[in-house]
Order: sequence, then C-alpha cells, then structure tokens
Amino acid sequence: MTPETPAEGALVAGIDSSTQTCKIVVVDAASGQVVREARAPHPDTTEVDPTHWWQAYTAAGAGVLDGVHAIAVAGQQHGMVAVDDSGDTVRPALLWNDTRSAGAAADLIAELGGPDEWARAVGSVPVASLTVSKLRWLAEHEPRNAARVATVLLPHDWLTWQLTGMGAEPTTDQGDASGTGYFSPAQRRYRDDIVGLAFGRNIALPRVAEPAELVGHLPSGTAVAAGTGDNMAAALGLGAEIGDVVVSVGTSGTVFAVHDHALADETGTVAGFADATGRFLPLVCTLNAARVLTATATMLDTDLAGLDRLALAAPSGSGGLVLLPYLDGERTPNLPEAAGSLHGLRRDAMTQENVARAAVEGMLCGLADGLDALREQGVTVRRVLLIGGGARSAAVRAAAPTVLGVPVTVPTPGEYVAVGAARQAAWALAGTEQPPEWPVTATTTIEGGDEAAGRAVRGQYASVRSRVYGS
Ligand SMILES: Nc1ncnc2c1ncn2[C@@H]1O[C@H](COP(=O)(O)OP(=O)(O)O)[C@@H](O)[C@H]1O
Ligand SMILES: O=C(CO)[C@@H](O)[C@H](O)COP(=O)(O)O
Repeated sequence: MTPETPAEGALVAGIDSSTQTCKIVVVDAASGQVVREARAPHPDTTEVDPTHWWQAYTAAGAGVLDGVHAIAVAGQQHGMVAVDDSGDTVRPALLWNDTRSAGAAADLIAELGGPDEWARAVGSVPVASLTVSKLRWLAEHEPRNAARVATVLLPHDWLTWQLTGMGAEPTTDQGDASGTGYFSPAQRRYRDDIVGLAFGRNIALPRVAEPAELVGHLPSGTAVAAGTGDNMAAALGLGAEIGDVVVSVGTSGTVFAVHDHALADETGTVAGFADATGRFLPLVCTLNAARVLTATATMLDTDLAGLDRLALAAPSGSGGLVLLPYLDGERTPNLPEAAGSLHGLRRDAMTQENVARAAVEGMLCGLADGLDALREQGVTVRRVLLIGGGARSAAVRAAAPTVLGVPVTVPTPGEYVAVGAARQAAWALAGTEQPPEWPVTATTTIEGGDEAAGRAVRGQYASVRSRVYGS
C-alpha cells in the first residue's frame, strides 16, 4: 500500500474494548504520536452485560477525548450481543472465551456437511468461540430469549452503535464480521442460509461498512469510523505487511498475518479472517495466554516480576516439566472441556523455577504450533512481531526465539490494538485512498534462539499432549 498523510493538527482516538480492559489512546493524526492514554477494567467473566463496556469506556474517556476529531472502536472478536427490536440486549453477551457452545459447534459442523464445507463457506470451522455457535446455543437453550432477538451485534458493533446513537443504523466491518461464522471473507457477504441453519430463522445483521468509512458522529460532532476486531486493529496499528507474522500474548494468544487471499483451512486450526483494509488475516487463537502467567505467579505466591525471575533461573526444558496450559479449556487445540495439567514431576526437578518456566514454555508451545499451522497454509514468515501484555515479560521474550524457532522482533510496548483503531479513524477522517503514514514502531530483535533446545521443548510438549489427548 502507498500510505498518505492527513491534515496537520487533528486528533483521533482509538478504543480497544478487550476481554479484560477498555483502553483508549488519543493520537496526533498527522504524526501518529500517542498524546494521551487511559484505561478502565471489564468484569472477569465469560458473559458480560455490554453496559459494563460502555461504563468502562465512559470512565476511561472522561476528559481524555476532548478535542478529538474522529474515533473508532476495536473490540474483542466473536462475542454475541443479542438485541431486541427496542435496542435492549436480550441477555448478557457471550464472549469468545465462553465454551458452553462447544456442542452446538460440533452439531453445526455435521449439519453443513463437515469441516471442509465450513472452511469453503466462511473461511473458518466452528468452535465454541464463533458467534454462529453461540447463536445455535441460544436457540436451543434459551428459546424465549431467542424469540426476542431482532439483531445480533459483535462487541465493537454494539459500542459503535452506542457512539453513533441508537437511532442510527448498526454497522460492522469485514474484519470483525469475518469472525462470526456467517460471513464469507472470500465473497465479502453474509451467508443468511448459515444464520438460518444456526438460529432457525433470519435476523437483521449490521451493515458491513467500507474500511475507511465514517459511519456517524458523537453528539459532540466527533466523527465515528467503522471500527473492527481487535486483532485486525493490531495489524493496522503495527503497519503489518505481507511477511509479518504477529504473535500476541494477551488474554488470548493469537498468531496472525496479513495475507493477499482468503484461506480455507479445513482442519479448523487457522481461521481465514478478513483484515480491516480489504485484505485477509489468517489467524490461530489459543484461549490461554497471559493469564497462564498470572495464574502461575499466584500459585507460586509471587508477582509477574517474581515469575520472570524464577523462569529465567530455570534451564530451557524446565527440567522435564511440561505444563499443558488449558486452564480455561482450550480452543486450539479444540479441547473446550480440558483443564491444565503439569507433567514430568520428579523430586529433583520439582522446583518453583521449573514450574515458572514450564508455564512460559507451555504457553509459547501453543503459539509455536499456531505459527507452524500458518506456514502450512502458505503464509510467508519473514518477521515475527511479539506484542500484547505478555510481551512485557522478560521470560517470555527470552524463551520466545527458542520455542518459536525464529528471531523475534519486539516493538516498544504499547497498545497496538487501540493505535490501530485510531489509525483507522485518521484514515476515515482524511478520506484518502490508503491509511495515513505513521512512523514505523521502534523495535528490538531478539536473535539467539537455540534450535536444538527449541526442538526439545516442543517435542516434550507434543509428546505429553498426545499421551493425554491422543493428538
Ligand atoms: N510484565 C508482564 N508479564 C506477564 N504478563 C503481563 C505483564 N504485563 C501485563 N501482563 C498481562 O497481560 C495481560 C493483558 O494483556 P493485553 O494484551 O492488554 O490483553 P487484552 O488485550 O486481552 O486485554 C494481562 O493478563 C496482564 O496480566
Ligand atoms: O477470539 C479471539 C480471536 O479469534 C481473541 O483474540 C479475541 O479477539 C479476544 O482478544 P483479547 O481480549 O485477548 O485481546
């Protein structure tokens, strides 16, 4: 893409309404410099009344959004916000990490004719996370709520609708829509037949806005851009190009890349999403990432800095200890009912240091499998960028090149999802063909991964996983 530059002096804001937190950045649209930041927490549950997201946004935004010319929301993907014909939610939103719809996903796979039919139709094979599975769950388990549903929105769609005023038409974008399971990224259209299959009837769906469209205004006059899913926004915030693979260690672990054509992985490992610019964003997502580290730190009665110290003091391979970190069930591999388990305990290896390192290595092994899966789908891997809260961990940064088997580039820690949303807002405000040119983020590249040690860590992880789960 050839980037363009917006007018001097305009301020734009990006919102990252993620699983755990609402983060806001205000950015100078011309230079791309972040001038203000704020955040507020979300509830720690897998079903959430969306008004909590609005309250977190208003709490974080108070005073911070003054003078902003345009705003966009990037949200956690897939969440089902079911709304009645008065605009009220019929029940709390079911989030991407809520696994109760795993059975519905399995049923839908069989009913459409198998995983390959799904991959061809919508680029993804249903798992509990996808909106389409949640729709089926709602129809089956809460028929009275289901009967009241007029439309289903994603978290970023719902927040954007609140911003533009609920009299406005609800909108989404192709990036976030591609995570529903009823939108074809290849054909860029909804599959109403799949909504009918999942829900038993059709429902109104938000209009899919163009990548740089302004979809409305705040009462203050601030323009509102289309917004997108959080991973799509991170790609935009990083200025990711073909060959860049992003590994994000947030609440979820994601491995994704900008790609020039739609992918359809019938194994279901890679989800063939669209990006926020008109290209594609094949992505692998694990359900357990940064919170594996926080949970392990709590278990070891230390904090994240203490966990780092312990993990860095242990040898690669954690003395043979392997943590399968499926603490909240898992999405990749698709083991929604799984729990975490620690293997290889021997008296001499049973140290806090090895347990801490096994948490880091187990979490990274899932992401390394994701990187392999992207390669198998033909994604070019020239550079691996490590972002997300977990990238602030010294132990994660140190182990990543060995476990992932490639040098790892770490951008200056920052809120790249929110910055990506702000960049989309600047793009829509400028009305240009391409997003504004913002400076390439400063990065540090960590070389020196140990190939043999990496093979050993991944080998012991794969062997334990296959002994426990058979694959
Ligand atoms: N230094 C650190 N070491 C390990 N984990 C960290 C560190 N700093 C933040 N985190 C974790 O990162 C997570 C938040 O990451 P983030 O990418 O913002 O996630 P999300 O977008 O899902 O909110 C939290 O679980 C937090 O505990
Ligand atoms: O489900 C996915 C991607 O398919 C997750 O990546 C969610 O989008 C949640 O993101 P975070 O809160 O971890 O940023």
